[in-house]
This record gives sequence, structure tokens and C-alpha cells, in this order.
Amino acid sequence: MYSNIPTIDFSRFLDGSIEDRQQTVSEVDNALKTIGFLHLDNHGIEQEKVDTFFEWSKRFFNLSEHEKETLCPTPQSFGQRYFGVGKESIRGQTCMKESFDFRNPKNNSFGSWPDEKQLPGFCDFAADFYQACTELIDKLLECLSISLNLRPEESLGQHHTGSMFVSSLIHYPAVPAQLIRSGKVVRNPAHSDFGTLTLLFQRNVGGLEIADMSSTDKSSSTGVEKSGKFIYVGPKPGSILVNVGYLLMRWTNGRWKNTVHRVSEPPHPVSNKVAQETGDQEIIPERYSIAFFSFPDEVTIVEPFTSCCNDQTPKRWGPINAGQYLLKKRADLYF
Ligand SMILES: O=C(O)CCC(=O)C(=O)O
Ligand SMILES: [Fe+2]
Repeated sequence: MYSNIPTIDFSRFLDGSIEDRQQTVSEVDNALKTIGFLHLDNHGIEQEKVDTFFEWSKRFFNLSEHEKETLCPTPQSFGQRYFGVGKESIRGQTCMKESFDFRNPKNNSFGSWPDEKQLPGFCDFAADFYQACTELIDKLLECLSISLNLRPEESLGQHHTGSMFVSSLIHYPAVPAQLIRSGKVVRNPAHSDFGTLTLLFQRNVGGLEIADMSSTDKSSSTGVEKSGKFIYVGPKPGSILVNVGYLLMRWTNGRWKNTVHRVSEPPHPVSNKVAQETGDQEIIPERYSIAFFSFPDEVTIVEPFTSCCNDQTPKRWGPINAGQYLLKKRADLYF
């Protein structure tokens, strides 16, 4: 089943009239209320930049294992890091992916980058891409703050200087379809994101699926994975997929959905070149994606906005410290 995720033309917020802006604000609100995901068109990040960064990503993952393994976690608990294929195991399933999480490349205290001799220009390009995503997040937060009727001192932008933003280059190697179908391995297991907003860039090969949260009474990733229906969200050229993280759901007192999603088999696994080399089995081709996770600054206390609480929807959560929450989630996921 294919998704019906709304597409928002964001140029109407960036450059439109007051009416256009207001209309966009309400379309965004609607999408986040009903699905928690939207496709963003005309967002201001040139397609050429995205394509070039995907090329960099390919070159990065083509480095030797040894070279990549040296980009291991720094002693800092929120530093940048490389994760090799099969290094994560979630709910008993091995994750067939490798990823490189990086923080603001302009700040060199966050961790290592590949040697400039190996990938000259990679760090500079990553900085450029990171900056473009940061600017887009700022605009989206402005749009969301209008939608929530926030007072200037409460506005989401006030809590997002970018100090905790992380981008992740992700590579899913080609894998025999049978391995995924048997449940022995998984590309990216059912989960929901934990920050504010995620920007997701998909390329060519699909496989992303989002849960239809109305198909189950469960809300945990495990529960939804067992009993929910998942809907395929193919790559949409030129669009960025935007979704709501846990902290934003909590800030909005549940108004915006923190929807469970996963990466599984695309609808048309192909018996491609790799299949000819490995025998005749069905192979799921390799897949690349890039995520940009926005998080509130470490000291932020996240508590439902009063504009999201009323007699019918009383406050559902107390205050939570964003920095502590994120560290705990990272620890649960990776160690
Ligand atoms: O690779 C993808 O398309 C999804 C990645 C994702 O959901 C995540 O890293 O949180
Ligand atoms: Fe995710």
C-alpha cells in the first residue's frame, strides 16, 4: 500500500503573501496532526547539493573498514561516530546498515573526520550541507511556532541554536531478500525519532515504511511493529520528508504525531547484477539515505505548551530535560 503523505510547497511560506504563509502554516499543522510526516517541496536546498552529498556519502562508505573504524566515538557521549554493518542489534535483529553521524563540521571538538588526503573536500561540503539544513530547520520552526500560537519568548527557535543537531549518512548494503524476509536481519527496525523534527533525504531505492497509527492501539515501536499496518513511502525526487520527533510530540501535548517508521524491503526487489554474481537469489539493492535530526539545546526543559492544553486535552506530560533525555535515548539505542 502506498502512502498519502501530504506535499507542502514551502516557497509559499518562504516567499509568499501573508495569506500564503497562513495557508502553509495550517497545511503543515494538518499533516503533522494526522500523519506526523510530510513531503516538503521548494524548500530552498538545491537538488544539486543533495545529489552531490549523496556522491560524497558513497565515497565515504567506500573507504576501507580500517579507515572508517578510526572514526569511532570520542569520549564525549554525544560526539560524532561511525557504526559498521551489523554493529547494532535491536530486539534480536541485526541491523544491516552502516552510518556516520556528524555534528557541526565547523566545530572540530565534536570528533574526527576522514583524513583530508583520503577524501579531500568532504568535511567542507558536509559543513555546507549542514548549514543549509540548519537554515531550513530554522524556517520550519518559525512556521510551527506560528501554528502553535507561541509567544515570542516561547518560540521553538529560542530552544534550537543548533548545538545538538546531528546529521547521519546511512548506507544499507545490498542484501538477499530472504535474509530480511526470515526476520534474521533488518535494515532499520521500527522506531520513532526522538528529537524535534527530522529531515530525511531518500535516493532511488525505497524501503521506508511508516506505520498507520490508527491501525493499532499500541504506541510503542515494538507494539506497533507486531500489530500495526505499515505504508510504503517511496523516494520523491526533489522533496524532503519531514517528521515529528518524540520531544516535539510532548511539547505539543500529543497534537503532532511521533509516528513509528522502519526501513524494510522495497516493493520491487530486483535480481540485479549482484544477483548474477551471487547465484540466482533475489537481492535487495543497496540504499543510501541522509537524515538531519534537530534537537533542542541541552538545557531545554520540554513541557507541553499551554496553547496545546485545554479542558478536553489536559496536560499529558510533566517537564523533561532535553539533554538528559537525549543521552538516555542514545545510550539505550547504541550500548
Ligand atoms: O534510512 C531511512 O530512510 C530512514 C532512517 C531513519 O528513520 C532514522 O535514521 O531515524
Ligand atoms: Fe527515523
